[in-house]
Amino acid sequence: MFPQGNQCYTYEDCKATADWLLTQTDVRPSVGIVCGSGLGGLAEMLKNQVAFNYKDIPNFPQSTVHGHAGRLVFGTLKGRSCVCMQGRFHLYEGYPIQKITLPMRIFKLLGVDTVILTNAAGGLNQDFKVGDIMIMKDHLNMPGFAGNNPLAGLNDDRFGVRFPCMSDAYDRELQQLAMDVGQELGFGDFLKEGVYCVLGGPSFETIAECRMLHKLGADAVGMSTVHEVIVARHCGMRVFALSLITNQAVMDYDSEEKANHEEVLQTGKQRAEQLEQLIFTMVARMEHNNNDA
Ligand SMILES: O=P(O)(O)O[C@H]1O[C@H](CO)[C@@H](O)[C@H]1O
Ligand code: HPA
Repeated sequence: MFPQGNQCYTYEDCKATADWLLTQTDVRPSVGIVCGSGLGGLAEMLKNQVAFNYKDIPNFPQSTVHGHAGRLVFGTLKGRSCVCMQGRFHLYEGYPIQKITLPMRIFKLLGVDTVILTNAAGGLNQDFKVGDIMIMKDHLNMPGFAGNNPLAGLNDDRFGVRFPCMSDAYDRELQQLAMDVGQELGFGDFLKEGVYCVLGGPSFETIAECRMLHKLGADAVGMSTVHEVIVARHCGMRVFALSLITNQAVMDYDSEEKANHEEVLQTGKQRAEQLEQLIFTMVARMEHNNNDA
């Protein structure tokens, strides 16, 4: 049903997958959550779970990265219906960019109005420490500069406009809510805000690249999230995103540090509980959106 290669999946293709899911569960989610590397425990917060392995969902891609379980979990969080991706897709897995962002359009067609994305990221900002949680206020889309944008190709107006605005990509009210909730929970010491830069990966950055990204205004670097944000905003969903700073990006030729995925997963484990608490409390307090931004 879905064309392969660098083509957009049609509205009808996305609807077929959404409709299949809607026949399998009574949950009608208004909040969609994406778990970053090592942060899949977020999905375990959901009550009354109905879960699907990605391999059983028609046309869904498969997770290939350690720390991304590959399950779509429906359930409720503080009485609010949610759907949670326990594992996301990345460019470096070899999928076309339209395929890694397909779940955002399926979220939209399931009725989701607010998307919460999480990721593991390397800290470029010298004031950040490993274990800090960074509220994303903006992004730098490096693959996009090279023409690799998930919205490239024919535009279907049923999803959104040809030229969507991105200066308001990250919902300011939700950022404020996160700050307020974080302060209340006593997370003030490790709750930060900043700009996330996406690269293609899978190789980690060189020292020169980290220095350049920092000079360009990035506070954290990773290999995900931004493509999903673009597609989610295109179809009018409200977006909130968090980076867990799992490692310090290496900026100094004298440093003995080496970025590695094991450290990323380890830091995820250590901070998982607070991250879950933050999101759990935010969801409980969120106002509904009209799924029509
Ligand atoms: O962005 P998430 O999915 O959290 O994963 C991050 O962790 C992996 C590197 O350790 C990369 O995939 C990077 O993007
Ligand atoms: O240092 C990093 N660079 C890119 N992606 C990452 N994901 C976690 N840490 C990093």
